[in-house]
Amino acid sequence: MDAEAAVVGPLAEDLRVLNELSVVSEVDADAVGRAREHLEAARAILAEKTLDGPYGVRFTADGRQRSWGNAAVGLRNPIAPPLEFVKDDDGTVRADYFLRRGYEGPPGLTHGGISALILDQVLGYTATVNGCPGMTGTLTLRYRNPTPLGALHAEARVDRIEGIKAFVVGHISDGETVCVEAEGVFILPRWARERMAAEASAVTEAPAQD
Ligand SMILES: CCCCCCCC(=O)SCCNC(=O)CCNC(=O)[C@H](O)C(C)(C)COP(=O)(O)OP(=O)(O)OC[C@H]1O[C@@H](n2cnc3c(N)ncnc32)[C@H](O)[C@@H]1OP(=O)(O)O
Repeated sequence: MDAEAAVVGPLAEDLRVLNELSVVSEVDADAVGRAREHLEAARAILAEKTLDGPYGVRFTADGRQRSWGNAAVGLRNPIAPPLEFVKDDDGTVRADYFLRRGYEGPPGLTHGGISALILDQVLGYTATVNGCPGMTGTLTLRYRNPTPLGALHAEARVDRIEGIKAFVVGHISDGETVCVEAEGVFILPRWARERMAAEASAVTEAPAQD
């Protein structure tokens, strides 16, 4: 982990714990007030210097991509569980992750929209690392069984690639039972296709160098 990650990663992790405590803490009103005074002090320090817009995608000195603001995988983002992916030799992508009690939807269970967030990211990443990057065109979910909170597993594989479209399938399980199944169509957008075509044509038309 680089030096910046070692600083901001633990901040996001602290905020994940605070998110859960906001839901489950049973301290009295006086204690909540005292906690808020500390949070206000922290807020003031962090707000001293901020970006003007979203975090976006940045790159490390050695060219690796940093999506640290991403709501599913972002190292800096306390909303992200976060997910960390492992890609198998056959292209399958897997992630073991942990959902705290702040991700609750139905009592005691994971919110269905959170499962959608996770599957969108897992399937989209699978399309990208299998050579067909794109934005989610359609994501279809089947909630087969209730999804618990806590330790969960997601995985996905490319079903087929048709030109600019990747058809990806995947699921979330609690380690034993499949809870949510997903199918996604990921499409390289027209603007990206046009930019790539323009760049290819510029290379073709460039005069030969000695
Ligand atoms: C590592 C990264 C992981 C990322 C994971 C997270 C992914 C996300 O959350 S992305 C955010 C959510 N998605 C979006 O915001 C996308 C918004 N939509 C768009 O940008 C566009 O509508 C987009 C890109 C889907 C398609 O636009 P465009 O490229 O102009 O489509 P167009 O040229 O009309 O059609 C191309 C093909 O796709 C098909 N298509 C178009 N839209 C869709 C759709 N929504 N669903 C399925 N197929 C579609 C068309 O039928 C056409 O197929 P064919 O070539 O066989 O005729």
